[in-house]
Amino acid sequence: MQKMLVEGGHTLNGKVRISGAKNSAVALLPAAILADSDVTIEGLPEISDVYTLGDLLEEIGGKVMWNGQTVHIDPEHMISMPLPNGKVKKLRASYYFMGAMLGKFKQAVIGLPGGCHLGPRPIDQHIKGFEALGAKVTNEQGAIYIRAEELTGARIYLDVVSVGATINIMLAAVKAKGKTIIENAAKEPEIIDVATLLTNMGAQIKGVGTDVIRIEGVPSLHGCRHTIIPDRIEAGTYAIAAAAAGNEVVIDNVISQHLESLLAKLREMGVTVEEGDEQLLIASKQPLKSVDIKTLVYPGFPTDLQQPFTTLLTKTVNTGVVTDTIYSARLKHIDELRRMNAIIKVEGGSAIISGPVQLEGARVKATDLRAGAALIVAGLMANGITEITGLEHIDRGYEKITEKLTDLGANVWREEMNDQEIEQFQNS
Ligand SMILES: CC(=O)N[C@H]1[C@@H](OP(=O)(O)OP(=O)(O)OC[C@H]2O[C@@H](n3ccc(=O)[nH]c3=O)[C@H](O)[C@@H]2O)O[C@H](CO)[C@@H](O)[C@@H]1O
Ligand SMILES: C=C(OP(=O)(O)O)C(=O)O
Repeated sequence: MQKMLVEGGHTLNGKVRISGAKNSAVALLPAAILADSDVTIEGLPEISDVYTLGDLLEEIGGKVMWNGQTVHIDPEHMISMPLPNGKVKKLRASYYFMGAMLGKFKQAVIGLPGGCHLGPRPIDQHIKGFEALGAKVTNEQGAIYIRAEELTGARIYLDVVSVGATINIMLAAVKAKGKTIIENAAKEPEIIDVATLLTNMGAQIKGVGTDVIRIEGVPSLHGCRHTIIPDRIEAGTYAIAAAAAGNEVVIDNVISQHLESLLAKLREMGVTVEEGDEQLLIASKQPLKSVDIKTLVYPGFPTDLQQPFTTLLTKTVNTGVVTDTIYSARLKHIDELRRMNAIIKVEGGSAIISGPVQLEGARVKATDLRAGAALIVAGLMANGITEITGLEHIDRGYEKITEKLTDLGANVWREEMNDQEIEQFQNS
């Protein structure tokens, strides 16, 4: 087991290249189940969530061949194998096997998904969608059993705007008989990416990127080649790190329109943001002004950037308020930031961050993926050395983060933990 050490006080400069989007990748891989022939996906991020999903595709009989960031998936021998336990528990996105296997085999048995602990992560809207398409869904001892005689298109209104439910219903509906209309659909770029893959496979989908998606079912889908979009959350994390501890940082391979809500807030704080062709320049000036943020569905401020942004607010003049309306309990990073000297009050679901304070290096624990990112940014800003444990969360979503930060001039490295440290970590 490893820990990450971050020595603060090294100014970030230079260029960082962004990887493929985790939150697209985790849906694109299960979507390949729906094809009758080989699917090739290029530009995948080299992160553990991607490899876990690759293993799950193999468990159901898929042939999965990796070549760096490209994967070839041969679905010919896939079967509707139950996946009640094991790797499905490692990540949230295993729930996309429900929609994809239902769409392909008209049945699926999948354990309840894992993923970051952000408070309750219900899947009632996914189930509502599957049922509307004609499936019977039961929960038996922690596994979801989904079966349909036939899938028939339906009109489905989502009671909450959900990325997961929108994608899962699309996966289940692309081969259903007739027309499916998803109303109050989510509009995230990752949904458009998944719809692009499905369309390249022969699906008929209209309206993605709006809140009404129309799908005309087709009898079969074929293989295709697809290149993933860049990861807006990884790009946003580096933009925040650059604002917090950088001089001039160029973020390469980014679609800046996907980050408008973050970029607007950075500009409001006094950070210089220049948008180029697939690049962003972030130049940080001191002192930064505080701002308030409220996370919202796309194109609002992303919940996945809330935690690292909280860290940035520790260095701004005055008080900033962070409210996560998507996952109100996504606040576990705050106790760890407090260990580093941050002054943060939690009141009525909002975090109130007083600044500016000088963060101090400490031993802290990443409790989830973006909490990990928040602590790394804090380490870059802090005096002395910050030791971060819980790296398995960070490795679920950030490709080569130690190397990328080192290339930008940070002093970041990993070390094996000794037995005493492992015991302390396990008991904490
Ligand atoms: C809208 C939004 O910002 N979604 C984010 C959410 O996606 P994720 O797919 O986890 O969450 P959803 O978009 O599905 O859920 C949005 C909201 O709807 C609720 N909900 C969802 C499904 C359901 O069946 N019932 C229900 O009540 C959730 O509890 C949440 O409050 O976390 C991901 C990982 O951090 C992010 O990448 C997504 O951008
Ligand atoms: C919380 C996240 O991931 P997951 O939903 O896969 O747990 C995230 O990407 O920030």
